[in-house]
Amino acid sequence: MIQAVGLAKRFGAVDAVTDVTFTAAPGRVTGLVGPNGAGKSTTLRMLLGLVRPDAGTATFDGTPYRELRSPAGTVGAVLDIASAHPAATARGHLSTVAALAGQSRSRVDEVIAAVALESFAGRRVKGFSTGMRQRLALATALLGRPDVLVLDEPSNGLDPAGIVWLRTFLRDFAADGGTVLISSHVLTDLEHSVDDIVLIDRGRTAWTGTLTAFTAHGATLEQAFLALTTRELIA
Ligand SMILES: Nc1ncnc2c1ncn2[C@@H]1O[C@H](COP(=O)(O)OP(=O)(O)OP(=O)(O)O)[C@@H](O)[C@H]1O
Repeated sequence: MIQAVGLAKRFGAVDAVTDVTFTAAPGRVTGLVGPNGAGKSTTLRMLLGLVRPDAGTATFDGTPYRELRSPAGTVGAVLDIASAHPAATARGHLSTVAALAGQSRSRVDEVIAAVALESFAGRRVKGFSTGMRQRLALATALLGRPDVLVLDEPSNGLDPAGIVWLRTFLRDFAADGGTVLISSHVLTDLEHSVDDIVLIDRGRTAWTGTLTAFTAHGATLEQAFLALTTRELIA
């Protein structure tokens, strides 16, 4: 389980995150939603030990990311899809990362198949579309057989078929007992893929609960989002 308690982070004069508390449970897909600039990416970066919180804790089954015995075997994260060398092929990139992490060559083929990247695997990354880069980034995150996936805006650049594919992939990952935390400001993407919602507004957790409870605040996820963020603004 992912647990964030009282997270806060200030960059100079900007309070990026002031008070974020939530859990993301195994077997469920949790959507981290909120308006632009609400603090979603900063929250994910604190979870992954990339940004040091000014206050609060972020843990995976009670352990901070930086103290995990096997980080790649615990958490697969995609925050940035531009990490592969442009001249490398997808298979070459995955083989390099796998070799550095002491993983077998057969695992490279498994993750290529898992993200349906077979037909692009021999092509150089510099010619990849955003959707192909998303799949490669996800494949890289899966190399260590993590139980937890943390993905920042994973449907960015995916075509409709890619979005349906990703949704099915994440649902299957959770059905196998995995924990999935995805951030997005494209609410319609999440409507069919998440079980739970964590709404962040202006650096604070504004609402947490099931998707069903969330949509009770409006006919659609979008209406519920607007109703809840407006209420926060009024308060
Ligand atoms: N390294 C940084 N230095 C200064 N300010 C930052 C930094 N990172 C984030 N911020 C600021 O913190 C606030 C929250 O940003 P963050 O990227 O976490 O929001 P977000 O919810 O992910 O937004 P979006 O949906 O637009 O991606 C914003 O005002 C942003 O400008």
